[in-house]
Amino acid sequence: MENIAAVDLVDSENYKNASRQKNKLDEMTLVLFGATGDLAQRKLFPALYNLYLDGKLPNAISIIGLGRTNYSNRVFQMNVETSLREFSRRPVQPENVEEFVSKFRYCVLDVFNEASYSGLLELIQSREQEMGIAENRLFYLSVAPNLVEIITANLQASKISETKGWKRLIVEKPFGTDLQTARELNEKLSKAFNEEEIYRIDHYLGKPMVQNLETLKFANPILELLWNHDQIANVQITASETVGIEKRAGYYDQAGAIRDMAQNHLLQLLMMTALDIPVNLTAKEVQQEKREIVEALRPILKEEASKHIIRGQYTAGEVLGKPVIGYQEEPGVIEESKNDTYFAARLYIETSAWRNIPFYIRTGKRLEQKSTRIVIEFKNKWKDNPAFKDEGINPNLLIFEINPNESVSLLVNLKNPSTEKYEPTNITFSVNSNIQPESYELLLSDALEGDKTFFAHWKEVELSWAWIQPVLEAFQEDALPLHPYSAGSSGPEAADRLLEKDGFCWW
Ligand SMILES: NC(=O)C1=CN([C@@H]2O[C@H](COP(=O)(O)OP(=O)(O)OC[C@H]3O[C@@H](n4cnc5c(N)ncnc54)[C@H](OP(=O)(O)O)[C@@H]3O)[C@@H](O)[C@H]2O)C=CC1
Ligand SMILES: O=C1O[C@H](COP(=O)(O)O)[C@@H](O)[C@H](O)[C@H]1O
Repeated sequence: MENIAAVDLVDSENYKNASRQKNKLDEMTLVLFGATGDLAQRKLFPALYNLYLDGKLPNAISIIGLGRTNYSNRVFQMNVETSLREFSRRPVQPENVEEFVSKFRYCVLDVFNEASYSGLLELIQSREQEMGIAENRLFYLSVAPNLVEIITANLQASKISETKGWKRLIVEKPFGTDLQTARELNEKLSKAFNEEEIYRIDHYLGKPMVQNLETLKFANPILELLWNHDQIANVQITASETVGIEKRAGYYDQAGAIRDMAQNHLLQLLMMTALDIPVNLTAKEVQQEKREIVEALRPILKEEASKHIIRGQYTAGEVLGKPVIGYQEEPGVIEESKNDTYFAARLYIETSAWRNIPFYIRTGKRLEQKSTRIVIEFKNKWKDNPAFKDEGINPNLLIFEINPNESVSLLVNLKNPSTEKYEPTNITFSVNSNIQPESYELLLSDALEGDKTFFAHWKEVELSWAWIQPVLEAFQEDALPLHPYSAGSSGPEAADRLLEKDGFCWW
């Protein structure tokens, strides 16, 4: 396929929908649990720095990092600076990095030690006084999910979460491990924070192209006209990865692709693709529209899961020219593990707009390429027309490349003047990803402003778990085949057959 046009689509500023109200940036304290961890080093500190460079951090912000590791403030600040040098998308600027890291303080705290929270409260208050900032407190829990409950309970018991200003809580995924544990967790969080105050982060919602889906539909009435079952044949959502499980066997061997990617990221992408654009683009209305989509998912019966779901596991192979071991050989994976490293599903949304249009989702580790994309396949009225039988007319496709490249393409059929044959041709608008803010930048910025549009509401999370629960049970009971696929392939052949039965193929 050939690109006949490639232009910069929009700059980062235009990604935010013009009609969404920006809230004022209040002075605040950001309390970061897990400040010595991987996510903080690789994503959160660089995101904060880039927001600072863009003037999107409040002038008066006190950032307090927490962990059990014994750091002084100075060593912690140096670690923050090191992480910027390694991971910031923009180079560190010598003239301002000192000022940036001076906003950080560190407090040694074991989250289970209730008594140590009084030291944290003292530090928060002394910085609030020193910097003259009001009691607005944002708590970011960048820690393993099993610590979330104890932290919120202790924040409440120590009165740290009793503020005269506002309080907000950012919680990382995964939110629970199934429907029941997610409900239990939510109930516990609700004792200290109300729904308005809880920001459930899903970093796929922070990807610029995902945020742009809403804008694309809203700002292009032509697309809105095409966005329904009269015109669309199917929708395909792919999140394929070349990486394996890295050093995360302990977590991944329990979670599998179904919990790690499908329940959250893929279903969120499905909601963002299928939602009706609300009249007002407020967070509340966007979340309501998303909820209506996930609520309308046709339930899958456990007994029928094998008709709609494919699970797979990688065997040894070659990825991007390098030999790699199979899942069973990965350090930390239990013997004869039946864990899924590949997940594909066919879903239906029982609304008037989407009735009987299949949505196919798939994700997997150790596949041939890294690509997150959404493909809308339009109905091909020439498909069964005998006059065009041998002409090879492809269906029109609208393709949103989300990661690592960002582009929107429309696949159209053109006649090659030399061969007189129809050729599929891509009209592509690509975005220069290097100048885009990263997901965590966009999401942190929203949380600082109190904008919840791109965070998951509890109902979305609960309904996603509810849809997936029978499938989890079918997996647990080993009621579905586990298809092996070679590392470096496009996944199990069974996933191709899932679409072939419906007369389609993966794009
Ligand atoms: N890393 C990533 O790319 C991504 C991570 N996430 C999620 O983010 C969260 C954090 O992940 P990640 O940073 O990778 O995890 P790490 O294991 O790298 O870090 C865990 C952090 O928790 C702290 N911690 C652990 N136990 C305690 C305790 N008892 N008291 C106080 N602090 C404690 C550790 O500090 P110390 O050892 O100093 O006590 C460390 O700072 C997880 O929920 C993960 O699922 C989500 C998406 C991507
Ligand atoms: O949340 C997760 O996402 C990553 C993939 O994220 P991406 O931004 O690189 O597409 C995945 O590797 C990881 O297993 C999962 O926990």
